[in-house]
Amino acid sequence: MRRRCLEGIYPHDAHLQTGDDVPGEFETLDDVAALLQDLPAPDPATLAAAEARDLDLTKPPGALGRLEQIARWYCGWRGDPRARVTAPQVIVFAGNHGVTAQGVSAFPPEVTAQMVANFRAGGAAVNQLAEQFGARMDVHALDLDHPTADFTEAPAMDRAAFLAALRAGWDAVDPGADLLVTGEMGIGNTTAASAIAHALWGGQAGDWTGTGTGIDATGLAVKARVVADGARCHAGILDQPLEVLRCLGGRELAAIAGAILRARHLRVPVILDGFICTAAAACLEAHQPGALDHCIAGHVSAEPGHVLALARLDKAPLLDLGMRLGEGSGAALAIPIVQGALACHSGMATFAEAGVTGG
Ligand SMILES: O=C(O)c1ccc[n+]([C@@H]2O[C@H](COP(=O)([O-])O)[C@@H](O)[C@H]2O)c1
Ligand SMILES: Cc1cc2nc[nH]c2cc1C
Repeated sequence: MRRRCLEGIYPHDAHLQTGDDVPGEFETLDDVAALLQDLPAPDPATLAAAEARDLDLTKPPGALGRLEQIARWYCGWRGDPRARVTAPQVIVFAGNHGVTAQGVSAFPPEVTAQMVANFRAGGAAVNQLAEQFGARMDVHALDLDHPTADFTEAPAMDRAAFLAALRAGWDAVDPGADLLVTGEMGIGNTTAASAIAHALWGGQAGDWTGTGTGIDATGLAVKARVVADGARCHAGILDQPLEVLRCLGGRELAAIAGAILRARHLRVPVILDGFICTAAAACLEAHQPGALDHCIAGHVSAEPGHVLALARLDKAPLLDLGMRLGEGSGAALAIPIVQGALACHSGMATFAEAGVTGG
């Protein structure tokens, strides 16, 4: 499978990969399913070496708490028992949503393109965080002039659009990155995320529906009805997670899934962001259990469905700061936590090296 040029589909993309030697390229949705069935695992020898090293470091065993598990997990994926994070990448994918016609957001859809301009000019929150933590940041606007279809009436994306968005995400990952943050921007996309969560995990539509950018109580009731309508309209595919992503998601959510899958094949660990990012990622896990083993939850957002989604995925968030911004901001804030975990694990002296008596 060789890559196709997507420049004609996403003319604003400036960071497409151009190499022909990328492993596991895909052309069809069957190829995507095959890539999901053939996932690399962490290296067991490296995991064992990292664990042995951790037990030898100048600290009481377990004293660095979760940092120790993060370091071992990261080393296992990188195949290096003394790995460090030196090349993090933040990618923001943007898409527009037909479902905004139903009045489900506090902001108008033109804000998506305006915020893309803001990301490109360096003025958004995530720009500051990426710069602060030494991350490369890329922005991919996905066909903003063609919003997805209103998912209460039709599949959000046809198969070609879905595949193109998955590919955009796949192609956006820098093979030289050693940690990935996938962020998004899309007015209306908390409604898409709620619809996906409701489809994957059931319950009442209202359980998964929150105020997003800040809609009022009347808007929230409309939004819950829209989420329920989405499940009714697509009742025939709710047990097919990739179809759930296509029919209820959006281009930026599909791109996030494509990027997370690519990162897995490159053995690049991923920090998940908020509710939208998690809903997109959850479609991979629902299709293939274990597909998110290379992912860690950067934070739990204030959107009420997020804490429920992370519990379903058995992922404990690193941060809980009441954020609900998206654009990768919560995950970007977790970059220095992962960097700190690896700095300790890979830089500390052992008891023997430091001449410290063990317990
Ligand atoms: O990441 C989150 O959990 C999150 C929660 C609420 C809102 N957002 C952001 O707000 C936008 C979607 O909100 P809305 O109300 O238009 O659906 C979108 O650009 C997201 O990045 C993000
Ligand atoms: C201004 C604004 C910035 C955002 N960043 C991510 N989602 C957003 C939504 C709005 C409305």
